[in-house]
Amino acid sequence: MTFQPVPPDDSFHVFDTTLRDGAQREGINLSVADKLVIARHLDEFGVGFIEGGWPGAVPRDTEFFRRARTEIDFRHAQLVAFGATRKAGTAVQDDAQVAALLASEAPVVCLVAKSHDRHVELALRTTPAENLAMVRETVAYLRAQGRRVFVDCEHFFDGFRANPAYATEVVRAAAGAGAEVVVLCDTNGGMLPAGVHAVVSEVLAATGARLGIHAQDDTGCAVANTLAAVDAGATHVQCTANGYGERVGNANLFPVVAALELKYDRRVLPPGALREMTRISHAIAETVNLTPSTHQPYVGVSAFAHKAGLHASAIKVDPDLYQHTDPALVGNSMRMLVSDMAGRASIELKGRELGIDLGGDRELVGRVVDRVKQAELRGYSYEAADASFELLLREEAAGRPLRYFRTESWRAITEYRPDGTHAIEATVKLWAKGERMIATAEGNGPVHALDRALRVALERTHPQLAGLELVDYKARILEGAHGTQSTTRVLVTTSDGAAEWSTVGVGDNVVAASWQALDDAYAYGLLRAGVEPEGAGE
Ligand SMILES: CC(=O)SCCNC(=O)CCNC(=O)[C@H](O)C(C)(C)COP(=O)(O)OP(=O)(O)OC[C@H]1O[C@@H](n2cnc3c(N)ncnc32)[C@H](O)[C@@H]1OP(=O)(O)O
Ligand SMILES: CC(=O)C(=O)O
Repeated sequence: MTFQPVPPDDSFHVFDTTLRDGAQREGINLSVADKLVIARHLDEFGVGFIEGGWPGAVPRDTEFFRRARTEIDFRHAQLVAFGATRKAGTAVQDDAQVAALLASEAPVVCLVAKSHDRHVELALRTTPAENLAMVRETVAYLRAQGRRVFVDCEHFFDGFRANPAYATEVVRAAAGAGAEVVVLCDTNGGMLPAGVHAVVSEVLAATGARLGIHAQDDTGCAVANTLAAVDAGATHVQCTANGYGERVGNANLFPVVAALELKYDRRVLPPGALREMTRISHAIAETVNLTPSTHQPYVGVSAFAHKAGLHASAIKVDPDLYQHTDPALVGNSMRMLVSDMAGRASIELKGRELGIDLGGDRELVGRVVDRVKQAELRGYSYEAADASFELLLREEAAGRPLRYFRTESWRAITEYRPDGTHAIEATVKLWAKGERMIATAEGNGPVHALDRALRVALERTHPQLAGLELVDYKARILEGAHGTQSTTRVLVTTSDGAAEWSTVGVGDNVVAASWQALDDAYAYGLLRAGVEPEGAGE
């Protein structure tokens, strides 16, 4: 996509620290190439600042800045190098880490500074006065070298509680030396919104400095704390994509910018960028090798998924009745979930989503609702098995069973031998296009063998099935207390290379349940391929 150029409006900063604080999350280990990919996504999204890491401290970050300079043509963002104020008792021009910040050639530097007197004493092992000098001198030096400078006041809120005069003095020292923004950090993440609002208001009134907010999510309030700071006058928000960050994470960039754009009616992104948010969130998740969170506000696949029948009945009249915003505005979409909580409206809307016109037929829709509820009582679950539901719906709409093939029998044999070797084999007998097919195949397990035998049996009459692949398989024991007597639910995901679909089977043994799910998976594959069903009574 192409964005229109951003007007040079510096009045509000969206500052992303995924590549620095996000990378501090347990389980994230970014290569330089990963960082470059993420930086491109963030620039495309239109954040104003991308904190790329700590050059001079982390060799990969030093390398990132070297490569980003030439390999990324930033259209929206300015690159930010993160680092600490000079060491106590060292002249700033002799401090190797400060030199590394300059060597990164990033146009912006974000300095972390101590603002809690106890940290000055215990972590820096220096005096409050020397810490103020470290802040002043480092900011002034970097400004004199032509850098824009932001200062992250670490542990600001805890420091302010312990010694408000000293914490405020650090803000004055930073701003007085030329820091453009002084960022109040809730480093331990223990704050709640009302407290953040009160402190930001007080510091703003006392110093007149331009303030920012950096909130960790240890109370689950990082997004709320960030917005509370904005309410109190902060004009710079530090966030990370998908909320990645040290311990439980940071303020999540996506709900923060969505709130600013959609709820505060404040333009903080280039035109059109918000509609790319879901795609960009998922792309970044893939790059950091974490599954995108299904329940993330705005961008999760469940963010606009509706399950309750009463919700669906109101949504049928107007989606706004059960949605706080239009999902299209953030690049997401509404989905109807079908389950035993569905009512007629859920089924009608799901039909619409699947392109099946139920024509307002109350009786037909009522039959589908009943069938779903009864099946779910027996252990089926359609909310994650859209393809099985679509087959059921089309069958009810057609008023007759829709068969693409008819199974005569199947069996799976697992043979274990005393020498530890084993052989697993399945045989399938079925009818398709009037022909009786018998196929036997081996597999790694009984379901794999059945899947292969079913494909072999069908591939002569239905060569379209050759490209089908079973890509996911989940089995869940329902009512586990009954041990081997319990019911098993199986969900199978199948792909034809262009799309994936999920089907469900339930049985008193796992292989029987798997067979049902496979049977639906192949029937749906044929439906997708445009094959006409053979109809009833073959
Ligand atoms: C809240 C945050 O998330 S801030 C970001 C934190 N990120 C990281 O720590 C990741 C990168 N860190 C590193 O690579 C290393 O920790 C380094 C290179 C920064 C420092 O490594 P080392 O010198 O081996 O020391 P160590 O990791 O134990 O850190 C303690 C040193 O940092 C100094 N320090 C801590 N905070 C600050 C600060 N705000 N300003 C200046 N110095 C600081 C301490 O005084 C101590 O110095 P000393 O060893 O001379 O007494
Ligand atoms: C700077 C930072 O990451 C913090 O204080 O949490």
